[in-house]
Amino acid sequence: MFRGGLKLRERLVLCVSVITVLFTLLLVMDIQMDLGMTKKHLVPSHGRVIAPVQKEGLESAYNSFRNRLLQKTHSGLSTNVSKESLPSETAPLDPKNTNQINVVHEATKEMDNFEDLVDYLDLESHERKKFRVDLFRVHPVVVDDANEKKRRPNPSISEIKKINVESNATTLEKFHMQISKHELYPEGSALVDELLRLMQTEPILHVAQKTGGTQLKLIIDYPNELQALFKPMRFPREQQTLPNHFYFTDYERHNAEIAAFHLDRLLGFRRAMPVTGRLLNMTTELYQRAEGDLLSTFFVSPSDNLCFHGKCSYYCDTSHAICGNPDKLEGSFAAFLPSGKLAPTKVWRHPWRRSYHKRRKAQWETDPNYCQLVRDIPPYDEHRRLYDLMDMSVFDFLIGNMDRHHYETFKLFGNDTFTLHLDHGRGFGKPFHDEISILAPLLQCCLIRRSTLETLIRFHNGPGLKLSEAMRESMSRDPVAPILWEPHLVALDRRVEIVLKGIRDCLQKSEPSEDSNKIEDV
Ligand SMILES: Nc1ncnc2c1ncn2[C@@H]1O[C@H](COP(=O)(O)OP(=O)(O)OP(=O)(O)O)[C@@H](O)[C@H]1O
Ligand SMILES: [Mn+2]
Repeated sequence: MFRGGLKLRERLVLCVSVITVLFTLLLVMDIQMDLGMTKKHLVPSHGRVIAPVQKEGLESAYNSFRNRLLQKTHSGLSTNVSKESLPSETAPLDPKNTNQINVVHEATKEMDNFEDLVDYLDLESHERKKFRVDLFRVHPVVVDDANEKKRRPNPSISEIKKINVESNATTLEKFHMQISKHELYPEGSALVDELLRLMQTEPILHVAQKTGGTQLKLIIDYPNELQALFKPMRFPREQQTLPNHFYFTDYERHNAEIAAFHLDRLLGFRRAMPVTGRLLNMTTELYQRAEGDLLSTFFVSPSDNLCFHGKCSYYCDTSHAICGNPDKLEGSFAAFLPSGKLAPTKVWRHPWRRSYHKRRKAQWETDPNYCQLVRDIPPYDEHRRLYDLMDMSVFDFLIGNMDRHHYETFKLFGNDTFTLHLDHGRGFGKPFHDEISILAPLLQCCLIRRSTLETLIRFHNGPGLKLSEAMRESMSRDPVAPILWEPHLVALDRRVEIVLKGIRDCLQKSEPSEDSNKIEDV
């Protein structure tokens, strides 16, 4: 009885084991040979869908890119960016719709390495064109600027003006003379470091108010004709844009000017003048160096601190005074642009300018084909200008600057020249809100420079530091570091990802056009 029972149980166990082994074998065979018995649920959700037949050679890179891109087609974020945030696709932007952003944050939790974009950049230009033709896109999304960069002549101000730069020229003079047609300074410029050092340490000889613009700015004179544009600190770093302030009534933040210079340099644009922070002594470095109109606005506050308010159209009154703490004042110092005599600038109205009216909307906010219009108008119809506006849109989106009403270029370089990045005092105001409408130029035109896209991918994927880390490191050398409140640094990384998702979205869609037979070369 006892023995027989045991045997029966052994037999049962043996049977179950054999069945299990057989079933496992069957499963393994199914997965290996793709017999289709297991259906989708056995494929891990993050696993790649590999195309059944892949041609070798040239075609395989193309197929690999296509597969990856198409895999992303139904990603929540991608659809979200295109359907709700892109004016070119459907509804106009709704600044009140914070849902757009929330969904973005939800969907970004899983690490996305943008392998589809990386694959796309690896394609040969004819493969990229083929993909574009398949999608009925007339214009390329990614413009290859590498060859153009190598070929283009890049004369400096001194070359154009035929000025011989003497060895005893001042640092700012030398800097002005080397400004070139395509950038303010070359990568790794020692002159930039020297300018920053001088603005931080040289004695202040004279202080005057700068006219023009809406908020208080001072012109600082140092020895050797060095000049800087000073914006005072008004608030602690953590102060956010007041919810009822329009972008055009928002206070300027001195630290935003400093951070914007570092970001512009890290992104490889080099279109912003060098800016540093510095602590000033209110009495000896401001009050004793001021004259006339500015001097008459100095007063002593009830808590015995020296204050001033200057004269300007916004926030230049006793209730918005700038006071020492107790006698120290922090501010940003931007190296002065060349004089109007040496290199006058031309001021351009930004095509994606906001309405600057409490109720009115700008044309780009309601016209889904606005970019097609801009593309045909000089100077946006040739050379680098439209690409520069795309870079500016990325730059402003990263810093949250909605105040780009105009921009400037140096007249002596003509139209095929870089756009200056000036006036970033209204950036870095809302670290917990990503203002997608700032990306409207990029999302409506579906256009980005290859070099900019590669830089963003590098800051997102590595190798090297994340954008927030690179910014933290770059700004750590500033005398008034830390420059940014941590949530702003977190926002930078989050926004890089949003730009990349926007580009992915662009690569997947066709383009509204009257003449879809005309396909531009990359
Ligand atoms: N580094 C600089 N050196 C010399 N001039 C400068 C510099 N930066 C800006 N400016 C000039 O100063 C003027 C006003 O600067 P900015 O735009 O920063 O002031 P603003 O008060 O913010 O102006 P607005 O309120 O009109 O936006 C601009 O026309 C610009 O040409
Ligand atoms: Mn401004």
